Amino acid sequence: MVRKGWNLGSLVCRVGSPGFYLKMLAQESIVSSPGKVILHGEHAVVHGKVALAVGLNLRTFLRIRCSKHGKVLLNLPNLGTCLNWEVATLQTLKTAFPADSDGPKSPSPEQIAALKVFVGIASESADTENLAVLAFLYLYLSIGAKYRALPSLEIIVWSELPTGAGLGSSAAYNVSMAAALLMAHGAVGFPAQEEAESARWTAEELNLINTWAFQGEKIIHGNPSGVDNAVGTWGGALRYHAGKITSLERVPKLRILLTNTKVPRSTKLLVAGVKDKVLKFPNILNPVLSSIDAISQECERVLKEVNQNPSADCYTVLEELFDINQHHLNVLGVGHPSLDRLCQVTASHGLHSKLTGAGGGGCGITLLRPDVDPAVVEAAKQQLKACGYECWETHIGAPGISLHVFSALREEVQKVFQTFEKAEL
Ligand SMILES: Nc1ncnc2c1ncn2[C@@H]1O[C@H](COP(=O)(O)OP(=O)(O)O)[C@@H](O)[C@H]1O
Ligand SMILES: C[C@@](O)(CCOP(=O)(O)O)CC(=O)O
Ligand SMILES: [Mg+2]
Repeated sequence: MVRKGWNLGSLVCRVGSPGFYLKMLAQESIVSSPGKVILHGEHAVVHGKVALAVGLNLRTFLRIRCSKHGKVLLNLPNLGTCLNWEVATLQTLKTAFPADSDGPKSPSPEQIAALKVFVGIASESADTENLAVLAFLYLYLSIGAKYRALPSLEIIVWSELPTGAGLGSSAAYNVSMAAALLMAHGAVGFPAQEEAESARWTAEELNLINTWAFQGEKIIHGNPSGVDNAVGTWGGALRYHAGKITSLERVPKLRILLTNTKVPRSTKLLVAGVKDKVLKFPNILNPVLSSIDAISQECERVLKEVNQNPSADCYTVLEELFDINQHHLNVLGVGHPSLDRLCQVTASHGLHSKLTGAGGGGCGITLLRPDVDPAVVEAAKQQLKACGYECWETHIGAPGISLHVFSALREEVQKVFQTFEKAEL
């Protein structure tokens, strides 16, 4: 049964035998997906090594409305972009996106080229903001080809996450988009529960959402490992290894100081740079990747120990692993003077940090022991802020993709959607 408070976008109730659907299109749906923090394994995970990643309590919210005006509206306030297309014009891309009953497929170079021409992006453009529009069109047209319909929709995406800072904003964007589009087609259900303020999908549906989101990540990252969209879908704390996702059980409530150096960078270019380096110096860099793999595994072991038998020694090991991995990431060429400064500042207060995500700027994480003196954390924060950085404390493990009741959203999020209520078509 669906509670009165739910705003329904595409309500699909499975009734009786499989395949029998009662489909009701009503007003709107709001979904959200978390950002992520990679504790260890960034970049190495692209090369088949283990990564440990956790959901972050900063989220991307997406509102989808099915409409009747025959247009598709995409409003991306974080980028200052608002676009709309006639569905009839989007139909002209059908040659690149023919009806196809198979599951999600990797974007082909021809499809990407067709989308770039359609949007008017120079083929060599490195502007990552445009990639959000390409990823949307790719998902809209591919999911449309699979379910044989191009619906008229209004979509707004707004995020609490800084974009391009290593916290997985691209994955939160792609996961929310995949979930919303699949819901609009009735390919995943509308999991509203009576009396609940938010709801989640079944494991099978989450798999489908994750697989489509991964295709969107391919547009934005070039060659993603899949770890970010896995966290955006499942949330919590995950071990990710060559596509295999395992939930980390009973992870301790680690306290982390997140610092954004605000130095912009592109995940796509950084990932490509590491690949080039590994190809150029395989005997030198493969051992580094293997060492990062060993760090992730050791971290996983110590996290279990912290949970069962917490000791000061465990935290010392976790700190040492941060230090070693930060050096490795510098060797891979994804460091940045802003990140060196972050590590130096925190070290001067006895704290240990590493970059998180693709590096090259963006964010770093600093481990906070449970018994850390609050005055020490405050002093470190002040000094980081004096460098022009932004920092905030967080703890790890946020829920994955969720469906929300509008009235239960934080006031700030409600206001964002209300501001864009009457977006111009
Ligand atoms: N809220 C958002 N609205 C629109 N596009 C977004 C949003 N969040 C992320 N993106 C897309 O993801 C890109 C950033 O992805 P990426 O370089 O992988 O960094 P990260 O995932 O670490 O934030 C942006 O340039 C944009 O294309
Ligand atoms: C560098 C990498 O390991 C993580 C990138 O994360 P982000 O986009 O910087 O948040 C790439 C990947 O896993 O696809
Ligand atoms: Mg990303």
